[in-house]
Amino acid sequence: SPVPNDQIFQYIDGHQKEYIQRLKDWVAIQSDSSDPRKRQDVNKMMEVTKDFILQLGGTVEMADIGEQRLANGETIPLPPVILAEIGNAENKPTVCFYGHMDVQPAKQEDGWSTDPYTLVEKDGNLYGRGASDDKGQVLALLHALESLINMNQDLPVNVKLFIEGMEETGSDGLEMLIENKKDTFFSNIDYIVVTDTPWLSKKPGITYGARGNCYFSIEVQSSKVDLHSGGFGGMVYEAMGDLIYLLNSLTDANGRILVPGIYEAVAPLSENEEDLYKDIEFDVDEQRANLGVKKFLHESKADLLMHRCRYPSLSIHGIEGAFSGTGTKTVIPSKVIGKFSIRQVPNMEPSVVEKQVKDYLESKFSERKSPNEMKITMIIGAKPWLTNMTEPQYHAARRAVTRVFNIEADMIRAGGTIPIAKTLEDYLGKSLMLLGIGGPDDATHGQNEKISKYNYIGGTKLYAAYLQELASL
Ligand SMILES: C[C@H](N)C(=O)N[C@@H](Cc1c[nH]cn1)C(=O)O
Ligand SMILES: [Zn+2]
Ligand SMILES: [Zn+2]
Repeated sequence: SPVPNDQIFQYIDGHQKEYIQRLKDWVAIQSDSSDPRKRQDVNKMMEVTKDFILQLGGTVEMADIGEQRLANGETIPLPPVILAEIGNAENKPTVCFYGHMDVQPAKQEDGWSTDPYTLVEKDGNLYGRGASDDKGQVLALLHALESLINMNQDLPVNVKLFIEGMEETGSDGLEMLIENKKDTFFSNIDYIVVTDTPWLSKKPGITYGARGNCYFSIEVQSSKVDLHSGGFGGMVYEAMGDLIYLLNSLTDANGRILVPGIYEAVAPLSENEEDLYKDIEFDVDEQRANLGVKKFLHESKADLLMHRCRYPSLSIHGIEGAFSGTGTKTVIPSKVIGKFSIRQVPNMEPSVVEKQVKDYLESKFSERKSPNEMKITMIIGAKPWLTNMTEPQYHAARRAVTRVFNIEADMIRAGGTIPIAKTLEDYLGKSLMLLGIGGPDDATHGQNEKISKYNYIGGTKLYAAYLQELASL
């Protein structure tokens, strides 16, 4: 019989200090998957996670997923993936949770108020890289499991944990692992839950869709080495000019993507679909003020939310090789690499997007008649995912939200990407849900990432309640 709410919630409240200390220890490990020099830290993070699962009584396999090919042609080992199990009773359903232990890059000089890898508690928030995305969310789940185990000695459902270290760079190697293990580790799974997504407001959100992401680089090279702009400005076709011209031809001033055909596959708005967005808690003016943005690209709440999650968007992320420091360096960079990505939605296909983007940029470049070398690469091609929010586990999650927060959850779609979501659902043929506990203002991927204690501790209760609700479906 389930442990009563008040007992389990009291247990969780009573262990907050310990939960925060563990998050502090985990944030201190610089598991940035995009920096090959930090691969040992990602590996260490996977080991530490494994140790905690073993402590909970789980069994853990550290699955080898091969090597990563770097842009310079070298290869390095990918971090192992955790495939763990806690309980395997025949009379109980099995839920497989997915999360990741890698983080986006962070340096204090990017504008953080404190060291990104030192968890700092301030005004009810816990600041640090990965505090929300995704160490805090995975830890909330593991602490929920711990609380149930310690109160009851037995979990209400069988639990599998599928935790990787390369999500932030597109989940390299994961599809092959699922294919190889679909008749072993990934068999006998009834539900799949991703613990890696934010809510849209203070109100808990249950997520039934996520955008995909096609991530591109454009490399332009004009000379062997960087040049003095006094000595060579006026003599050479500059790589940076070509690149900026190409990047600027990707969207118009209102964010509309100019790549021909890109909107053709976007699923048309279904009848009454717009109504789904009207009741979601999302204060446009408050968001604008919090972000320090003068004006959004769309006026109404429904339009804004739809452009955030059910229409594609294109963002330019940066330029490698460009002068970006303080001061007035007078240089002509020899080689620059622009990075941009297109968040895509059903029914867009990454391979089609890749061709459309390459054809368009190649034609733009040839119009410019530059003699420079130009190369476009699609580095990540992650698919969008959308599911039926009336699947039984969604009911369990809704009931769990009401139990913990005494409120009805918002049913939402994510603007971000879980690269493996669509693959997991397709291979396993089981219902998938994103039950995240991040806050709307957690600044994931940005400066001063944080999770609020309200979300971290409330989220721990939410996972505990969800596990219990799942058992009673
Ligand atoms: C939503 C999740 N926490 C996340 O941040 N995912 C990344 C995955 C990704 C996509 N392209 C590269 N990485 C994201 O949405 O940016
Ligand atoms: Zn994440
Ligand atoms: Zn992320």
